[in-house]
Amino acid sequence: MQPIDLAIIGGTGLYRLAGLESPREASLPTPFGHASAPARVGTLAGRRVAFLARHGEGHSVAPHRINYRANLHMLHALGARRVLALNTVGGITPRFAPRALGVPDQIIDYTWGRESTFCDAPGAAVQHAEFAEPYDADLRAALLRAGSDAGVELVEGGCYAATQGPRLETRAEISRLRRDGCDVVGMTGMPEAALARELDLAYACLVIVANWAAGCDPAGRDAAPITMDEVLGNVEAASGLLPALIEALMQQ
Ligand SMILES: CSC[C@H]1O[C@H](OP(=O)(O)O)[C@H](O)[C@@H]1O
Ligand code: HPA
Repeated sequence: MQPIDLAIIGGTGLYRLAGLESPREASLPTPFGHASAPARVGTLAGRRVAFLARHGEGHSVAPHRINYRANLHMLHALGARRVLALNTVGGITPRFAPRALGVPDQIIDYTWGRESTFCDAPGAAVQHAEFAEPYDADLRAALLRAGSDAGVELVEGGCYAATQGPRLETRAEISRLRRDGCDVVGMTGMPEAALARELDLAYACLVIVANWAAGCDPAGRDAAPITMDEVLGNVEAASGLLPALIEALMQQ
């Protein structure tokens, strides 16, 4: 198996990777079932890169139904050892305004009932993965360097709140997340990050802010409700910067 230099997991609004040359479909069965989609493996800046659409290529899988174990197991089996997760989020604190890109360094997990460990596999040893720093320090640093090399502004640090979804949050829920110290909110950051750690994958997250989380818009109670048009429009606008950023990452 030829190694993969980087696997990228795309989220809402990101179902293909711009700039990936000669992509070929690659799919493997896993002991945990099927991944959301086949991976697309190609080259980018001369390096081997795989791309996987977390929700499926037609966004048919809701966040609480994603088979996170199969997605990560398949990428690992295909030869990936580094994973960059792209996560669309709502911004809670002022640094994370719509269209900002950021590299968080912490997570709080509010999800429930998801398959969140590989230890449940028959015969698997119990593992207590070390997770004080949930993201890989080297991959985060490389991403931040890529941002400065490519002239792409990245918000450094911050805490990602992983909520259950698929509904959006109430204002009271977001106030609680803010009090807990969260900066952005999404529905897919966990158990993905913890499963990656169990597989010893170097995993980091790039957030794309799509909207102000409920009640965080400076327009206050006059703010318009969050719509998918707003979310997808902001993801499309912000993701115009991704090809340059990822190319700079692959050139390191
Ligand atoms: C209002 S869109 C919510 C949807 O978008 C995010 O997906 P992803 O993290 O895969 O980019 C969020 O987690 C929800 O799944
Ligand atoms: O406001 C949000 N909340 C949760 N997940 C999200 N993904 C994009 N925006 C949001």
